[in-house]
Amino acid sequence: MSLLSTRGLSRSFAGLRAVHEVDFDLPKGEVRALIGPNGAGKTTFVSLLCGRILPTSGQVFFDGRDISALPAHRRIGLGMAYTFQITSVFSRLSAYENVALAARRRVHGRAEVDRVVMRALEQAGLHDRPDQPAGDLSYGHQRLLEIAMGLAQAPRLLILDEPTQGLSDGEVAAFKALIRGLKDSTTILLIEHNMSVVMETADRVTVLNFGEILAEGTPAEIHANAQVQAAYLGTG
Ligand SMILES: Nc1ncnc2c1ncn2[C@@H]1O[C@H](COP(=O)(O)OP(=O)(O)OP(=O)(O)O)[C@@H](O)[C@H]1O
Repeated sequence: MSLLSTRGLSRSFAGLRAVHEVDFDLPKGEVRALIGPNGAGKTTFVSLLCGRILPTSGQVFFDGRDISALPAHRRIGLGMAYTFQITSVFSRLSAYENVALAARRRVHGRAEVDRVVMRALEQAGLHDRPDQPAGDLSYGHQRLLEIAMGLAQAPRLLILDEPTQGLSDGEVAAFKALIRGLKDSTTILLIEHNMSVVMETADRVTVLNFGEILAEGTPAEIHANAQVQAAYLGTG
């Protein structure tokens, strides 16, 4: 069964169809990459999923429930976690405290919070620097810290918007390993421009173009798809 679905999901900005009539299904346990040329509507689409913006028309379903009208914090409460392109860590707080803020939304008591925080830091590869102020971490490590903050919420769905943008090669490798390690426990929707990340982590790929789904398939199928290649080259 799908953990997340949309039906006829649309959002316009002053007549521009940023997302248009999208029917989307993400089965439980899948890692799905969402790709598409600049301006294709990817960020708008995930903003609609998260409730950061409301649709012009259409519905979003989470675990079979229509959540189209739920505010963002209620969706988080149902088990959706997301990180966006802009880092949102508190730079003066330690890595540990940033993750603890997220963990305390779900668990209580010092020992339990500590267990959840250390596990999330470990998964993100940051367990050797819990006391470092987040603002002193490299940009790549701040992005990984945000993912740790998402993981501390034990999300049923983790949405990551361009998580590897600005990361070094070594950090991208760490990110790929992180996603592979999460595969059995979390459903993941990943907006990603780095094709090696898509090819190595995604079970399936959805391609958006001009706000509509252009293609869906395995990474190999998408890689070989002539329409997708044309969309990226702008010759379609
Ligand atoms: N708040 C807004 N007001 C007006 N237009 C918007 C707004 N948000 C997005 N758009 C427009 O909607 C279209 C889709 O934008 P969106 O950011 O969702 O694309 P994207 O696929 O995430 O692009 P990128 O890969 O560059 O991040 C673009 O034409 C964009 O200019």
